[in-house]
Amino acid sequence: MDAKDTFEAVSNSTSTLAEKTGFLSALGSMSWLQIVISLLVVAISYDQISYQLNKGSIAGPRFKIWPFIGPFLESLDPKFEEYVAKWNSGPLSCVSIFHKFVVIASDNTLARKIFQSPSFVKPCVVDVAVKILRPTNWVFLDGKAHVDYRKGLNPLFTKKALEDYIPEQEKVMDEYLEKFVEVSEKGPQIFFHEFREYMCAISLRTFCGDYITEEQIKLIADNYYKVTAALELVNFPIIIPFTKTWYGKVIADQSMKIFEACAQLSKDAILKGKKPNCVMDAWIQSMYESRGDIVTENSDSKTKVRLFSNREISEAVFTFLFASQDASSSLCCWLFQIVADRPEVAQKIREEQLRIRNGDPHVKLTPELIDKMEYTNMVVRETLRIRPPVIMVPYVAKKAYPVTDSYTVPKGAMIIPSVYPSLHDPEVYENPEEFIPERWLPGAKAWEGKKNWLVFGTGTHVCLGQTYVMMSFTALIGKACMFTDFKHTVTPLSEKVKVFATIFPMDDLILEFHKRDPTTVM
Ligand code: HEM
Repeated sequence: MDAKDTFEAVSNSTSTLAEKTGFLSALGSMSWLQIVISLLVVAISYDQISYQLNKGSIAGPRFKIWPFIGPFLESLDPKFEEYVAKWNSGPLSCVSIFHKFVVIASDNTLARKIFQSPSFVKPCVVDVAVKILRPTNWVFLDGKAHVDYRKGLNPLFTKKALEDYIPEQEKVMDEYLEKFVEVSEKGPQIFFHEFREYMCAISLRTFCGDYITEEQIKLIADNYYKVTAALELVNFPIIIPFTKTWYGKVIADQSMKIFEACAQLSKDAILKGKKPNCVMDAWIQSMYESRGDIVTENSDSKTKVRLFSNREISEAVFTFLFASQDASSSLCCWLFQIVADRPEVAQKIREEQLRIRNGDPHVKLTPELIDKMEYTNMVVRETLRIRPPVIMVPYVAKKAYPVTDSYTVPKGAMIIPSVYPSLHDPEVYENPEEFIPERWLPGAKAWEGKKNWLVFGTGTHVCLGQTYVMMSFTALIGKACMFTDFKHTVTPLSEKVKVFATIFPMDDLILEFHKRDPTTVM
C-alpha cells in the first residue's frame, strides 16, 4: 500500500466513524454557507496532505501556498531564473500545479537514470498534443512498438543520408543569406522571427524536397508559431474554435494535408527510379526496397520497413518539423549572437572555411567537407553546451518509480530530467559560463564528460536529428561567416534567457547582415 492509499483508507475509515456518530444529523443542522466552507476546508486539507505525501523528503515548497492551483500563474510565463533556483534547491525538487505533481531532477546521474528508464517513464505530452498531432502518430508509441518504429527512421538522419539532402539544403542557405542581407538594408532588425522562418523553410525542403512548393513553405513557415503556442505546457485540453489550440490544429492539419500530397509524389518518383534527395524519398525508397518492388545498393539492409500510407507519412513528417523547429531556431539565434559578439571566433571560422576549400569559397558542401570543419564544429558544440535549446525534457511516471533509495515518484506524476545543470557542471567544464570552443579540441577534458552531454537526451528517445543538427549548423555558420559580416546590437537583455518552449535571447536578437568578399579572412 503506498502513501496515497493509506491516506484514502484513513479518510474512508474516518467517514464511516463520522456516520456512526451522527454526522448526517449534524450536517442537516448546518447552513449552506457552513457546508460550503466545511467542504472547502476538507478539499484544501486533502490537497495539502496529498502534496506532502507526494513530496516526501525531496526539496520543494513546504506547503502549496496557493491551494489547488499551486504556482499555475507563474507557469504561464516561465522564468529561466526560477528554473535555476529549482535546480539549485536540490538533486530532486518538486512543485504541484492543480492535480499535477511534478518532480524535477537536476543531478546528472538522476537525469540520465530517468532518460534511461523506459519501463518506468515515457515522454509526457500535453493533453492537447494528442489531438493536434493525432492519436495515430508514432510519437505516442511506447516500449517495443516505439523501438521498432525508430529502427526504420534512424537511417534517415545519418551522415550517409545527409549526403542526399545537402544540395537542396545549400540552396536554401544561400537564398536566406541573401535575404538576411536584404532585410538588413533598413538597418539592424530583430532576427528571432527571420530565423524561425528560415529554420522552417530549410527543414521543409530537407523533409519534402521539391514536392513542396514555395507558397506551401511560406504558408507553413508564417503560421507554424501557432502550433508552438498551442502546445505550451499549460493549456486548455479541449479545443474551442478560435482559441490558441484551435489555430494550432488548423495549421497542423493544413501542413499534414500538404505532406500527404508530397508523399504520393515521392512514391511515384521513387517507383520510377528517382535517386532520393529528401527525407521522404529516402524513407519511401526503404519501404519499396523492403517489399522487393525496387532494388538498390541498400536492398540487403536488415531493417525491413512496411509500406506506410500517405497519411502516416504526413504525420511522421509533421513530428520531425515539430521536434526540430523550436530547438533549431533556438540554436540558430544563440549561434549567430555568440559568433557576432566574438570577431576572433568569426575570423577563425573564415580561415578554416577557406583553408578546407583550398581558397575557393564556392566549393559545394558535402559530408566530407563538413567533416573537415573541425573548429567550426567546436563552435557549434560549445554553443549547444552553453545554451542548450532544450533545458529539460518532461516525462511521466507510468507506475510508481523508485528513482532513489529514499524517494519514489508517484504513478502519474511528471518527472523532468534537466539537461542544463549537467552542461554547466564545473567539474566537467572548467569555467562553465565562459564560451570556450577549444575545450572541444580532440582529447581535451570535456570529451571525458560524455555522460554530461545531454543536449540531445539519451536512451530510447534520444534525438533522431542529432547528427543532422551538428552537420547542418556547422555548414551554415561556416558559409554565413564567409559570405556575410553580421553585427549584433547588444542590449541589456541579450544575455538574459527567455523561455518559449526552448530558450532564446530575451531581446529577440538584433542583427544586421552585410555582404563581404568571401575570399578574404579579415
Ligand atoms: C538543436 C536542435 C535540436 C535539439 C537540441 C534537440 C533535442 C532533443 C531532445 C533533448 C530530445 C528528447 C530526447 C530524449 O527524451 O531522450 C529530442 C527528441 C527528438 N528529436 Fe530532437 N533536437 C533538435 C533537433 C531535431 C531535429 C532537426 C530533428 C529532425 C528530425 C529532431 C527530431 C527529434 C525526434 C523525432 C525526437 C523524438 C525521438 C523519439 O521519441 O524517439 N530533433 N530532441
